Amino acid sequence: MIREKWKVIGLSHYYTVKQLRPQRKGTRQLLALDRVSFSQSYGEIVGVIGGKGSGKSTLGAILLGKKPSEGLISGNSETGKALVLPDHRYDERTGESYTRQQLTKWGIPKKKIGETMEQILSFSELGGQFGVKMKHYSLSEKSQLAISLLLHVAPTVIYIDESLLQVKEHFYIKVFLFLEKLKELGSSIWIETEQVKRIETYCDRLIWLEFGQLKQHGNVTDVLTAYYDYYFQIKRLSLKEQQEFWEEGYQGQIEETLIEEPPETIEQSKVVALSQVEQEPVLEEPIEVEDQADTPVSESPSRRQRQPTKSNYNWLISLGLLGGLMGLAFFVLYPRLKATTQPILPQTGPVSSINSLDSTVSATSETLPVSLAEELPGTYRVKAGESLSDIAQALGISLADLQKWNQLTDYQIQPNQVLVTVPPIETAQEEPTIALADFNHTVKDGESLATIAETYQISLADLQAANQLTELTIYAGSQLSLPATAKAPEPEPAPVPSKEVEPVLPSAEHVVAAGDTLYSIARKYGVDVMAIQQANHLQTEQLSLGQVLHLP
Ligand SMILES: Nc1ncnc2c1ncn2[C@@H]1O[C@H](COP(=O)(O)OP(=O)(O)OP(=O)(O)O)[C@@H](O)[C@H]1O
Repeated sequence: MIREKWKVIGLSHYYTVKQLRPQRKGTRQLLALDRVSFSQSYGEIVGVIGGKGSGKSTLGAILLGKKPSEGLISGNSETGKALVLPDHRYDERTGESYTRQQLTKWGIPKKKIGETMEQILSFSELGGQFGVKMKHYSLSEKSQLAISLLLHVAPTVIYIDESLLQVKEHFYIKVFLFLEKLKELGSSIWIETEQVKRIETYCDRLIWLEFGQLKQHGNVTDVLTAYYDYYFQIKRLSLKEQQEFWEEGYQGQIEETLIEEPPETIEQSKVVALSQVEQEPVLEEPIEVEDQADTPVSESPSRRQRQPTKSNYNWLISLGLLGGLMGLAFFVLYPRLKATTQPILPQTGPVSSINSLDSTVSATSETLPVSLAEELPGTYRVKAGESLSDIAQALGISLADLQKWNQLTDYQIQPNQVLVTVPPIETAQEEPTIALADFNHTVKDGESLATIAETYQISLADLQAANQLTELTIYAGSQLSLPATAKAPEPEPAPVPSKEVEPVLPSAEHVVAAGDTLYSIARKYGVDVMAIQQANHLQTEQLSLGQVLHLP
């Protein structure tokens, strides 16, 4: 069975920002996310990286259920939760009372609250501080409480922002060991940071945003190589050029609509809808936008037309071309994705209607957002005066098919309605083949070419040929292409909630090899970092090559 995936297609999100010159009539919108598309397996830790204001938190909020301005998303966000530090409103509450209140609010059954609180207290290491008012808490104590609370309600989606960086190192490692357990149970974990170094070892994948656009999504090494290269290039510019670069990028996210007269235009009604989106509580701080602006609007090109102008930025054009190719790939893949993706309309439908883990819903004529449908192949927007049979005839498809693909029970259609004009793709359940997007495999610890070939029911030689491998050595984390004959792996057994992580390789001792860290060793043997430290009387996390560690 194919592992369930998040499917994010053409996600855009606008914020209406202040018009700093009041004499200007019209709206100013900031494109915080610009047609972001990717797919991502459940049960992985994904690092969300990018510069300030690149759209990380906005993406996080949408993954947890915030309604995007445009685009499609399906994911297991029904019990999604973000790491939120208790703010000053809770100053007079003790950590204990706050914890109880949050657990109740999150629907933890009354009879489980006592036990969960015990676990949270023990994990948070707050000790007697738990009963003290939170106005006396340090930032790291608040963070320890908040993260302990979050982990012990085991949401299916966890979004962690930079607040996690407030905790002490040993606690940080402990959090990731716990996240590994939640991952095993299928939780999707998204961790946002601008400090990539701190999280890279823990992530299965990275998603990199800049100026609201998806720069890259994929395995950690690939994304980091491109990321460091990008920042290295920027650092080589003079300070003035760097400022210009960031400013130009930011201005490219601004879209202004100037209004001469105030007639009721479509653009205006869109603005009303978007400003309603603003009022959702997830990201509520309105920002003041610097208007550099004696520049007329026409000189501030919209993001979609923006091109870097300086020769120093030529390398960006190459990245742009790469982005274009990815966009093309998206349109090729879209018809397949469409069959298992439920779209979200900006104006209608609660976000909680996003697909749950196991539901698959076809895009229908009623639910496909018009803005996206206009751009997508395989759809048709009904014009005034057209009948269903006119359209079927014009498109060369049968009336019955058109009805079936759009789940229409009669021939009634409306102007502007968007019809699906291609047959739905069979879902993974019906036909256990591998989706196009899945024709690669990320090598996990302990896997060999032979076991991978067996998993996908292909020959070792075919797997080697598909990857131009002349030898059998492979490394955990690297990506292998799968030949077209690969079959979907057998369904994984449903995860059984267990209190402890199963040890991977039980052994009494471990000889430190190149690249080993306390964390990686602890993870490998399913033991605690601190337990290893204690068993070996280690004061620090320093290890030396060849050192023999006793395993607790
Ligand atoms: N409620 C809002 N109203 C207006 N603009 C907003 C709002 N929230 C975010 N923005 C803007 O949208 C853009 C993306 O913001 P977002 O917080 O998603 O980015 P980020 O990558 O998480 O940034 P940071 O790392 O600085 O938190 C930024 O330019 C930000 O100023």
